[in-house]
Amino acid sequence: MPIIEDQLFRRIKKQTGQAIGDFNLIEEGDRIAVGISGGKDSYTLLHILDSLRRRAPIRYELVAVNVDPGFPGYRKDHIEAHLREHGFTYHLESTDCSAIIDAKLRPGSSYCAFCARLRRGVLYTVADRLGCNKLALGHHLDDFIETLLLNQFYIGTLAAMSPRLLADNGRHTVIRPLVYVEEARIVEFSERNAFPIVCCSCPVVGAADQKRQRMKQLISELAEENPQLRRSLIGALGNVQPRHLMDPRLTPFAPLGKRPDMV
Ligand SMILES: Nc1ncnc2c1ncn2[C@@H]1O[C@H](COP(=O)(O)OP(=O)(O)OP(=O)(O)O)[C@@H](O)[C@H]1O
Repeated sequence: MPIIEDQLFRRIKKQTGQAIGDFNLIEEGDRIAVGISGGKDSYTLLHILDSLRRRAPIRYELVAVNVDPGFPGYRKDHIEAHLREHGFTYHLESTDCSAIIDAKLRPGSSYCAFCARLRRGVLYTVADRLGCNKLALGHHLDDFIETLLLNQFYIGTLAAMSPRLLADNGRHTVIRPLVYVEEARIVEFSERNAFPIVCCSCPVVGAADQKRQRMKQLISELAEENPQLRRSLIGALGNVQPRHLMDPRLTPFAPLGKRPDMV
């Protein structure tokens, strides 16, 4: 079934194009690995990037990459059928992440966070092998602002995510082109196009991250009073006023010689 190119599609495409321009996410000659989990966000990302690519003034390539974490029952065949039906170039990577987690997860550590780190490592390796210089992930506006609040409420730091980040290995650039797209629009888009959603089938699936759920709920409640709330929070990430913060690495409070390294 072809993608429905209605107003919702055009809106998501426009917001994605805006982010690509604002943060210089895509450049001439890029070969981009698009991480496809089988979830709504990454299917949306792939279809929108592909549509933008067809009309783009620059040339870039997309390769959909799925990492099979190795949990029994993971329906990667559904993902593959969708990628094939829509004519995407794709690669499916089988892994034994599940066995590694069972063997190495330390008591008290987060199952999902450990799994995500392993998957990210595999994505970098596969991107290298496929000659991709960038890795696109499906994080959207709500992921950014929930992370911003989580970090403030529970970690004590003012940080969220970057739409464009050079990976620690110094080789790959991670891009998040859906930064301006609200999750609710992605849910609608995914349902309207009947994307074949595949769950990771891990042992803790369904045990949602309680703190993130709490942030989601809080944002939804406050957004009822202030419909601009999400836009305001995402805007705040691009409008930092260091003089009105209290990080000594940003503002030289102490006399010279006693100052911490500036960032
Ligand atoms: N198994 C996987 N294979 C390839 N890429 C993945 C995989 N899991 C996650 N990703 C990438 O990392 C992004 C963030 O992953 P996360 O687990 O937070 O998923 P999510 O927010 O539920 O998104 P989605 O709806 O795409 O699953 C995804 O949007 C996708 O681009």
